[in-house]
Amino acid sequence: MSTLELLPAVDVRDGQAVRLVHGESGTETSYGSPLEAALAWQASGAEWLHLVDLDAAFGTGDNRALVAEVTRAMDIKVELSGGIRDDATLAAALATGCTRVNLGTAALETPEWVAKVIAEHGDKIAVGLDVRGTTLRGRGWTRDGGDLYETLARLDQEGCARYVVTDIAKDGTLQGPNLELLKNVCAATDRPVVASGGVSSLDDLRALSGLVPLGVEGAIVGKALYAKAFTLEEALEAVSP
Ligand SMILES: O=C(O)c1ccccc1NCC(=O)[C@H](O)[C@H](O)COP(=O)(O)O
Repeated sequence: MSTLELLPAVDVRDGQAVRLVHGESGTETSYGSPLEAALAWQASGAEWLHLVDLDAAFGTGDNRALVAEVTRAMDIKVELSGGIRDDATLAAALATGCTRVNLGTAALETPEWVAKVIAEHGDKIAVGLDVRGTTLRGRGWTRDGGDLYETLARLDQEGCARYVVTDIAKDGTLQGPNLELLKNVCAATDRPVVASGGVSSLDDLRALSGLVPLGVEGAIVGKALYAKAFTLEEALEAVSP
């Protein structure tokens, strides 16, 4: 059986590594230097880094230079997210040498552009499906953006390689991932799914590992690592077969 990939998260706001609750601006807890956090996850054995420019996602500026610096400093694979919505921001993100980018708002607001870049860049493009219930949210998760399953069917048809699925109600809360949502998404698509939001314990990671045969390929872990609920080494051990 394949091993669940773990993607420790570094979410950047105003130059700092932070975690939010439900992705809401103003709920930040700060954890210091994004580069130090990323290097620490790499030193602990991470194979992936999930790196988010929250200011770009919220439209409150950006941390592009810092995000590029962090990405370039990594020897491991990097998934870049936040505010990648047009040719210029996509080109800048890909120029960092990241392994793939995660598009959110653009998939809801400019579907023709997203279809074009999926055709051009293949599996360098993932789409973030950030939901409350089954309603997608864009613009830093602040605006409704349509039905999850209708959008998923459209993106599947357009050849989207992978989805990053976040239950916003769980994100940053340490309440455990939404396993039902993940199972439902896996039943609706044959593309790999990266689970995001709510991981609180090694048991949560073991439960997500149990969904690998259904199509869950990886899990993003943020708050639990910063809150020291477990170490990354323990997490990697917990998901190894
Ligand atoms: O990814 C985004 O674009 C984004 C936009 C607005 C708010 C939050 C956003 N991402 C948050 C994350 O990707 C988290 O790092 C991830 O869901 C980890 O969650 P948790 O383990 O619950 O801390």
